[in-house]
Formats: sequence, structure tokens, C-alpha cells
Amino acid sequence: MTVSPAGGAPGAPTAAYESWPAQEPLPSDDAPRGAPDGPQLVVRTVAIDDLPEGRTALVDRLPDGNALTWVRHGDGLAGWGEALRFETFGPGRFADADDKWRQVLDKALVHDDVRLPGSGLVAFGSFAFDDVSPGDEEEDPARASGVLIVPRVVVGRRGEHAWLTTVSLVGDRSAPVGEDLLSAYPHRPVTGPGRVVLADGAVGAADWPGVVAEGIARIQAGELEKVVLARDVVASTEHPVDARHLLGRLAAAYDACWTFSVDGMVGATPELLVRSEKGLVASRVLAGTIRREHGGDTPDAQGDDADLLRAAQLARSSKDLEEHEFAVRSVAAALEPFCSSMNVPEAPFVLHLPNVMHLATDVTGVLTDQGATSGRRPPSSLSLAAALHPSAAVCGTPTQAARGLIREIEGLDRARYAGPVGWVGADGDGEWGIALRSAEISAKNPRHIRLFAGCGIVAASDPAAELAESEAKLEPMRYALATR
Ligand SMILES: C=C(O[C@@H]1C=C(C(=O)O)C=C[C@H]1O)C(=O)O
Repeated sequence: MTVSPAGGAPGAPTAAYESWPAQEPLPSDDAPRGAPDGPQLVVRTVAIDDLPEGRTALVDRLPDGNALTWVRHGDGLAGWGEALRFETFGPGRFADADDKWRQVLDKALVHDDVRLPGSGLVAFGSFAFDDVSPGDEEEDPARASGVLIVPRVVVGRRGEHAWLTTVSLVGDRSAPVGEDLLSAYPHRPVTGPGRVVLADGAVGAADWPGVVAEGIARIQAGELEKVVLARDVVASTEHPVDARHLLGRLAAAYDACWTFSVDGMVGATPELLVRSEKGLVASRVLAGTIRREHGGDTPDAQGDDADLLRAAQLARSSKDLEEHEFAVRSVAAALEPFCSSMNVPEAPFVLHLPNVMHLATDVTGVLTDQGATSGRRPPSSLSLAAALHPSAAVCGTPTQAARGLIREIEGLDRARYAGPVGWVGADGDGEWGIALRSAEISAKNPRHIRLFAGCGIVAASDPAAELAESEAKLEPMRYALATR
């Protein structure tokens, strides 16, 4: 078999693209899975023409609840099965995952007929917000704080192009390949959660305004400028939660958000931490929120006159503009060392979502061509996400003081809430969102799911208003579980 170097897109793809014709059998050797020199993946992407269009078409393809997804406006990726899984821990969770990913890429054999972002070899990932989680040590010392998963099968769409990627491991003779790989995952019917009972999480709704008041007092005392404080709500369901039920409802109703699912972390986030594509980077920064009032059972993104008034109120609110400015500055400062040029708009726009409106700024940049001058690889989207995390949109300003205050007063194990979630490809490009408007299905008990929401607090914040805002931010996941 001939192995040819990667060609095509600039940006020095790191995986080898092999050149055998599609009908030839896959190579195999006797190396056992997980051999000391690491696993070798064989990846094949072909164009497909039978994927229907529509917001939920990708999610509808998922055969079971072990869903790996990243979907927006009907475009994106849906993966299932696990060819490889890497778990990482603590402060090194991003760097270790990035290293392991590069090792996989160096050996992978990729035959990609489609060559679009997301085709070929991809891994989905989800990372904890904090370097350490309260309770980690006592409750579950083995709990990983980062995970990268390479699916067995991925279906993708970008505009009019759709594709199918299959992944096998060299030497893994027991695993099905090609067509057999698809039939190895029979489609199981999607099940709803049945009756859902919601209860207070770590800090009850009645006590949470007190936590916010403490945050405000610390800001007013001059300890810091902004802190993001969060709370959780625990849902107990009659039936085990099937992630596809949640994903279908989120993808249909929250079309402008990125609907994600990685290893039990599910949500529809409006906030893009970083997208890296062919040397260009982009980040959608959100901070500053106003609730939308609407009746009915289905979230409705259509605006009315009252909405326009609220949007204008938000765009003029000095408290929200201040909160927003902190978040934009933190993202711009973190991206700057990687970029030769950047565009940071002076004023935010108002993003309309079915439940809330946000002040939003799209920051863009051109990555410095470090590869050309130093021979080093350009930073992967995962290492960019690591550099940007945690932005002031989910932590605060200054970062260290805010993180310290969160640990001190929030009383919540955020786990992967507000951490980076997304995917990385073979050339390092990828998309990472912030895991907001999200919930974590318990790995131990699939009838137990924790919903999260947080709010940026500044000196002028009002605890009761922040509680109401947190309720509005819980709405997407409550809707996904159909408790509203
Ligand atoms: C922290 C969350 O959202 C963040 C906080 C916002 C705010 O306080 O205005 C707005 C968008 C997000 O950056 C959340 O949804 O849990």
C-alpha cells in the first residue's frame, strides 16, 4: 500500500492520506488494539446523496442514545460508536488531549473524497470548566475532566454536500468494517423521558440570590470586576434519558445555536468559543441578557414590537454593555498572540433566541503562519480553545480572582458545564462551543440529569433579576425534556 502525503488545503494537514481505491480491502496487521506505539486508524469518507435536508436530519440518523453531535441550521456532524476514546485529567486536560490527538493523526490512514471541514478523521470532545472539581477526590477519583472520542461512523453535512465517514482500527479483527460497520449499529426507536420531576440542585433557587448578593458585595468591595455565578437543577425522569430525544427538540427549536452531545453532555449553546478553519479564526462572544416573554409551549424565535423594545433596552443598558465589554476583551486578548490581524467590532449586535436576547460580538482573526517560519505545526482548534478558556463570559474579570470566588462561594460542581465542547479534525481545524444551555446525563444513572444556568454579575446586578435570568437560561433544556 502506498501512503501519500496530505495535499489540498493549506495549513499542513497532519494525517497521511492513503491512496488505495475504495474497493480494495482495508489493510490489517497483527498489532493488538492499544499497542505500545499507539493505535492506528483507517478512515474513509465518501460523499452521500441520500441525507435529507432539515434541522433534525443529522440527529435523526443517530442509531442510539450514545450520540456525538455538533449541529446548527441542519449542518454539522452526527457520530456514533467509539473507535478511540482518550480521557484526560486536571490542569493538563487540554494539552494531553491535544498531544494524544496528534499522535493518532501521525499514524492515521485517511482516504477522504470530500475534503470539507468535518470530513475525514474527527474527534468530539468535552472538557470540564475547572482544573479541579469539588467532590472529585472523595466521590470519584477516576473521573476524567476531559474526553476525546473518535466515532466509528460520522454523517456530516455542509450546505449541499453530505458525507459518510467510517473508522476502523488496524489489527482489530473483531470490529466490523465498511458496510458491516453501518449494520452493526441498528436503529433503536427514540424514547421520551416520560414523567420528569425537577428539584433544586446544589444550591436551591431560594438561596441562590444570596450567593449572587455575595458576588455583588465582593465586586463593590473592589476584589474583582465581574464574576459569573451558576446554579443547577436536578431532573429525575421516569425512563432513561435518550439523548436523541433532547437533541431533536433542541435542533428544531434552537436552530441558531450549536446543538451538541458528547459523552452525556447535551445542550444547544449560542456561544462559539472558537472556530478555526483554513487559517481563519472566529469567536462569538455573548454577555448581557434580556428575557423574552412569550406564551405557548413551543419556543418561537419570531419577534414582535415588544421584542424590539426589549432589544433596544438591552443595547442601551450600561450594566449589560459593561458585562459584555469584559467578555469581548478577554477573548480578544487570548486570541491576539495567535493572530497576525484581528477584527473586533466596536459595538455588539443583539442576538435573538427563543428564550432570551443577548449582546453578541463576532471576533475574527487571521492565524499567524507559524508553520511557514518555524516548521512547527499551527495551533489546533483544541489548543486555541484551551487558550481562550475560561473567557469572562463564563468566569469573570480578572480571571484568577473570578475563578477563586466561584470556587469559594458558588457551591456547585460545574463539571463540564461552561467548558469547551466540540470537535477537532485531522488538520487541527474544528469548532468548540461553550457548554451552556446544557445538561449532563449521569453516567451512573440515566434517569438523572443535571441542568445548568449561570449569569454574569457586575456591580450594578440585582440578585432577583439574575435568578429570573437563570430560569430563562434553563428553558432550552426544560423544553428539551418537555417540562414546560
Ligand atoms: C453562563 C451562561 O451564559 C453566559 C452569560 C451571559 C450573561 O450573563 O448575560 C450571557 C451569555 C453567556 O455568555 C449560561 O447560559 O449558563
